[in-house]
Amino acid sequence: MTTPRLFGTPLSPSATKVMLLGSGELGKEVIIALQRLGVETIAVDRYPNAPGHQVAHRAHVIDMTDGAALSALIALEKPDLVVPEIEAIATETLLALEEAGRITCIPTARAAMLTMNREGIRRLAAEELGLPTSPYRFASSLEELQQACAAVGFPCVVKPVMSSSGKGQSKLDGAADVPAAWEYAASGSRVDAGRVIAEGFIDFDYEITLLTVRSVGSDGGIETSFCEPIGHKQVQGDYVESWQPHPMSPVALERARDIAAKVTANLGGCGVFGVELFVKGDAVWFSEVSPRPHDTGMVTMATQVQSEFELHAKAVLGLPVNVALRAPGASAVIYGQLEGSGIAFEGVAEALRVPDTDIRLFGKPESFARRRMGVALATAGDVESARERAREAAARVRPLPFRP
Ligand SMILES: Nc1ncnc2c1ncn2[C@@H]1O[C@H](COP(=O)(O)OP(=O)(O)OP(=O)(O)O)[C@@H](O)[C@H]1O
Ligand SMILES: NCC(=O)N[C@@H]1O[C@H](COP(=O)([O-])[O-])[C@@H](O)[C@H]1O
Ligand SMILES: [Mg+2]
Repeated sequence: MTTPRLFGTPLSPSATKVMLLGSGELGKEVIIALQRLGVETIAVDRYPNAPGHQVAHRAHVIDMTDGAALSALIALEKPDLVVPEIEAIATETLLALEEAGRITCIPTARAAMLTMNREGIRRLAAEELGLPTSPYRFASSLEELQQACAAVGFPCVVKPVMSSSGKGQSKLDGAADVPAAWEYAASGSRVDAGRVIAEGFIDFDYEITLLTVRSVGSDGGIETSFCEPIGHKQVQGDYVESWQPHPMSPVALERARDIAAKVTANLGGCGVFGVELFVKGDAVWFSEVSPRPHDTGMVTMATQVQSEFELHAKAVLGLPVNVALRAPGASAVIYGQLEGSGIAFEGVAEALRVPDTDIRLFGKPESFARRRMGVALATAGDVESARERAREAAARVRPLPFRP
């Protein structure tokens, strides 16, 4: 892996250039962190005026699943680093460009490729690395899905192999639910509508994201650091609240770190990884991993000395990182709640009157009921109080149609 040693001046021949593939709320914050280090930033997304487009030096709109379009844009911009921010990218193109020595992909093109498809990362984790996971089967037709669900048992969870934020995901209580789950998965898949995973339902006590950072240490070798565990609540497969730190037994924490260390070491490269784990007592199951900052990790903008976005920016540039917690805190999602473009938000001032809170409005040009449009952040002496504050602040922000 090569990381730029020299830091140049943006918009000049010496610039250190970083291209984000995907420029939603997570990419926007990575871009801001990179800009603070004097990096020239190029934001790419599938639609104009994405959150990251609004803060980068340059913005491009392309179909990132189109390998030829992606390759042409990379040839035009010649970034020092290519940073995938979403899963749905022509990762085989990234792999070919990386193998040809034409790009450095964060953390690696192979990591982007394996995690884009649930089949890639699940087979790696369970079958190659021997990590504990839910029982699972893959299916490419309704008949295969019926067999897959019977094999893993009910209740189970069915998801498209390529989707995120719970899109196309459903929980099944019995064989009668299989046809609807198959239809729903096909509609929610971002890329390949033909393949799904059936996972046995894990009756966990709680679930966490263990943000794991691979960065260059003082001896030039790769160091692995762990943030405090982030607890979260999911509704319909999408995160609605997160908090940090989430208490864990010493045994469960050690197992969680061991799983995270193994999977991130295999994926390689430098940067932040969001390792998703289910925990029951001292038992820990690997669920999935994002080779990039994680939505539940937005809480670190309030809780950590360096947010997950600063950590990612620093780690990918080969700089040292600090994963220390500053204060217990929480995040609560602000959904669009209505359909429309160019919507407005009232109640922001009231929200910020909740003690020790802050707000991010992402600036997404289109709203829909379940689109994440913003997040409320809070700190407090303990996580429970922080959760109450974040929920209250989020509830005070009311999306409404704009009428001039
Ligand atoms: N096998 C399972 N057993 C129990 N709960 C599950 C299982 N799989 C998923 N879930 C629940 O659904 C949530 C979303 O699942 P998953 O992370 O696989 O979806 P996703 O679409 O990749 O979401 P994201 O992109 O936000 O991470 C999990 O965080 C968990 O709450
Ligand atoms: N769980 C993954 C995740 O949260 N990804 C974040 O959501 C954006 C897409 O939002 P959109 O669907 O509203 O365009 C992505 O660009 C990324 O920032
Ligand atoms: Mg997930």
